[in-house]
Amino acid sequence: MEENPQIPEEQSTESWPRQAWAHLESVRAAAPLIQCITNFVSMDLVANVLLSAGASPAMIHSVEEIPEFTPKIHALYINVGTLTPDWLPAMKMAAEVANQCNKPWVLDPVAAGASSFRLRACLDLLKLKPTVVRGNGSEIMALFKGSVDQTSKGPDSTHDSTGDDVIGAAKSLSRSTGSVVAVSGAVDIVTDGARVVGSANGVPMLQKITATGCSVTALIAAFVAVDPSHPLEATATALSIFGLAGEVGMGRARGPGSLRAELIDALHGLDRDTVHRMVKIGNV
Ligand SMILES: Nc1ncnc2c1ncn2[C@@H]1O[C@H](COP(=O)(O)OP(=O)(O)O)[C@@H](O)[C@H]1O
Ligand SMILES: Cc1ncsc1CCOP(=O)(O)O
Ligand SMILES: [Mg+2]
Repeated sequence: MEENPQIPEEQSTESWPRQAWAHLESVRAAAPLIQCITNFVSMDLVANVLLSAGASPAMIHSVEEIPEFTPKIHALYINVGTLTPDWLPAMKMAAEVANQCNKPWVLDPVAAGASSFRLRACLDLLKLKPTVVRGNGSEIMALFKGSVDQTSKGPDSTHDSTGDDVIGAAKSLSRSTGSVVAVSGAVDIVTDGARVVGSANGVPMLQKITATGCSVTALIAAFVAVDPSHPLEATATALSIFGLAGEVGMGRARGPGSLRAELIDALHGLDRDTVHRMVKIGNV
């Protein structure tokens, strides 16, 4: 893949299903290299989701390797799911190197409101200007409020992504950080502080597979890698394509275990006709 693969400017005005297909095709054609500094629970699913979408994942997180490796990547993915103090310097170093090299980077603030250590770490990472932040409703609310969530259920959400409070928090967080902010849920919300779009693809059983949230954030990184000048569009189409793979996979699954495998197969096999017919993205 060349240094900075870009979707041609004119595609940004195409309809959402066409943009979704263009992004997926670009990922398949370009195989962007995605550096993932992610939690232990998610490493396997994140790598397999990226591979089935056509990207190349690399779980490389040591401070000894980042100065040499991060300049070669096409996007960086940072996820704080199993954070300990020894991981934070690598996350910050990788984000700084990505910024210096003009590479997009994406943050997943897993369970941001669960503890003050985790919240502080996420707020510090936000200062390093991620291109996109994707969390569930509770995670985005915790970042917006900047306070620990006394009712936190850890990585799971207790907030609806489409509540006025959550959409307002996402817009405000986007304006204060300069990052595109995405909130996953029954309808995924994506905002750049001015525009708000929603993706209605997905099935509720995705919540019953650990690391589907982590994986869709990694997919956002792959989509942003091939269209770095349109992070809102790339984020919305990544969320929709992942949800659509869940819908197709659900047709063949018997429960969360088989959905996990069917999701990977469906993402790998998605064709243009299915994407054009079934992508559901619109203004909110
Ligand atoms: N009620 C739902 N209906 C359909 N899809 C959903 C629903 N809730 C979550 N999803 C999808 O599941 C995936 C993971 O989202 P979510 O469970 O919110 O993330 P997290 O694991 O970070 O809490 C996303 O693709 C999202 O669109
Ligand atoms: C269960 C768990 N605990 C710490 S990280 C993690 C995985 C969370 O994955 P997701 O946020 O995608 O559900
Ligand atoms: Mg989850």
